[in-house]
Amino acid sequence: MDSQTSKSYMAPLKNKLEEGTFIVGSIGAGYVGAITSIILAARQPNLKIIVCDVMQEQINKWNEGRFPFYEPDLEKYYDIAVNVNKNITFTVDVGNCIDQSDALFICVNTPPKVDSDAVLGKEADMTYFDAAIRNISNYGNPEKHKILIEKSTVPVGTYKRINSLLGEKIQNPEACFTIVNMPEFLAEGLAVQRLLNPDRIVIGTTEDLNGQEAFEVIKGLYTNTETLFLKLRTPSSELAKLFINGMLAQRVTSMNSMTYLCEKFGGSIQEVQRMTGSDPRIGPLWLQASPGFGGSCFEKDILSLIYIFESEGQQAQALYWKALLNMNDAQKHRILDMIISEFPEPESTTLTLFGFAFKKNTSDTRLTAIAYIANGLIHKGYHVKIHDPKVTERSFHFEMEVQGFNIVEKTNYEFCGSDYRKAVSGSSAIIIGTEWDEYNELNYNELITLMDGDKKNLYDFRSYVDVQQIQQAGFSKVFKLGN
Ligand SMILES: NC(=O)c1ccc[n+]([C@@H]2O[C@H](COP(=O)([O-])OP(=O)(O)OC[C@H]3O[C@@H](n4cnc5c(N)ncnc54)[C@H](O)[C@@H]3O)[C@@H](O)[C@H]2O)c1
Ligand SMILES: O=c1ccn([C@@H]2O[C@H](COP(=O)(O)OP(=O)(O)O[C@H]3O[C@H](CO)[C@@H](O)[C@H](O)[C@H]3O)[C@@H](O)[C@H]2O)c(=O)[nH]1
Repeated sequence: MDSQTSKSYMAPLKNKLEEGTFIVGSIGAGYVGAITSIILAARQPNLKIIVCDVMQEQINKWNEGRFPFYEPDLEKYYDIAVNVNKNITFTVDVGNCIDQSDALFICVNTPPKVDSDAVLGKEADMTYFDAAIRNISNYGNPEKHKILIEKSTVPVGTYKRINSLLGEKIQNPEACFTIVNMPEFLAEGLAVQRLLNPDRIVIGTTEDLNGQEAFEVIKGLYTNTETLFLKLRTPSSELAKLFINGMLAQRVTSMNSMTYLCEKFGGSIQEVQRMTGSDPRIGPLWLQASPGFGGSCFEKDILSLIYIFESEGQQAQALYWKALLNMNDAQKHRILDMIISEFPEPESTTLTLFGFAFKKNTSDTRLTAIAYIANGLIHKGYHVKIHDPKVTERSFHFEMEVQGFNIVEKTNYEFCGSDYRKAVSGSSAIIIGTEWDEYNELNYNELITLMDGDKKNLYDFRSYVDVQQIQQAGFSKVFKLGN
């Protein structure tokens, strides 16, 4: 590692921790920045937390308790932090947040670059990240040494990038800032529970004395959290974050690839899952079949990993990870084709999509697999109705546009929000794309009376409903993915 030194800058920060005057700043009040800060503030009354963002609307929402997204149990911890501990503030004054803080979590978005010239992968767009670092470089002061924490998911070598950006303005960046990587593993919908009980907290630092002591200072921010603290070299933790998402996506995709064979040969994907997951070398988690993985992280991070291999001239490895994304697309195509093949008269057929969020217990729609299905059905000419208990119409339209699905001129679809009656009336099929618990608890005897058509089908592309119970309502067919 570069910049190895036997000097430590941590003494004043250790004192502040001991005195209870330590201030943590978060740059970015999105999913990661806001949720991690709220939980930290609720857990550690000894810390003061400042959360800043460039978006006034986002900050207004947090200040007024109008959450910008749905995340189970977040309200309870927001209330503890804001009203009981009173140790968190939300602000658009990014400069003041940087100036005040002793440790800064950088939690800004790092999406795939739109105009990336790579063939297989996509470079992470570091525009927002770099802007945050340039802002931080205005506050370099050796008398007020700060720890900069890469919490955003970033390409390997970002710690060097930060150092050289800081160097544009400051002569001796290492005297003013210690840079560490601290990847975030929260999964949306489970974020609060995962942050209260993390499997591990990983800190990537230099291997010198300052790195070791920075690790101890960061550990000191989590005195009320029992977990394993892992200290790695910075490039290892930067790389492992991307790799872990690739591995998780690979597990899901491997299961999804087996759904066709189970259907064809009379197997059951749940049984394959049970047998596979009971092998201790594999384990049971992240093996649930689905219409394809979505979310803001898996695809983005795999594209970033592919880009890194590609730019290193490692074509075979790039192609290996690219195949995973192709497989995920193949699952979406297969599902769309399956629906279309069963309803040959689109113009006179209404179909209902149950769920648009990329998974249950979140209002987040980023890269949801259902957008592809919705677009395919709308463009084929079906009348498509979309239901989701938490997604807003605005998010639906925004996500369709972001994924490049142009439905602006189309009139053959309706976003129904959480209105079941509107969503199923006149419909020939209910298509479950998101595994919301309530879809498995509905009174299908009632819903079916609102439906119409020669046949009334139900498709469960999350493979989780009780087929026998739903079948009793009188559906012509209840299809469960991988069965
Ligand atoms: N969402 C997740 O579940 C998750 C989990 C782990 C890691 N991550 C990673 O964390 C990072 C953030 O993800 P997210 O989902 O929270 O994104 P997000 O889009 O929800 O939030 C990012 C926020 O940063 C703000 N921002 C951008 N530039 C800024 C600047 N210069 N100064 C201040 N604020 C700025 C934006 O306005 C936005 O509100 C990404 O790198 C992502 O890959 C996300
Ligand atoms: O068994 C499974 C598990 C997940 N999925 C799908 O995979 C996608 C991603 O799910 P999940 O991993 O639960 O959600 P994210 O919030 O995207 O979290 C992932 O990405 C985050 C951002 O990097 C990491 O912090 C988390 O550890 C990592 O799980 C979603 O569409 C899920 O429906 C399945 O189809 N089957």
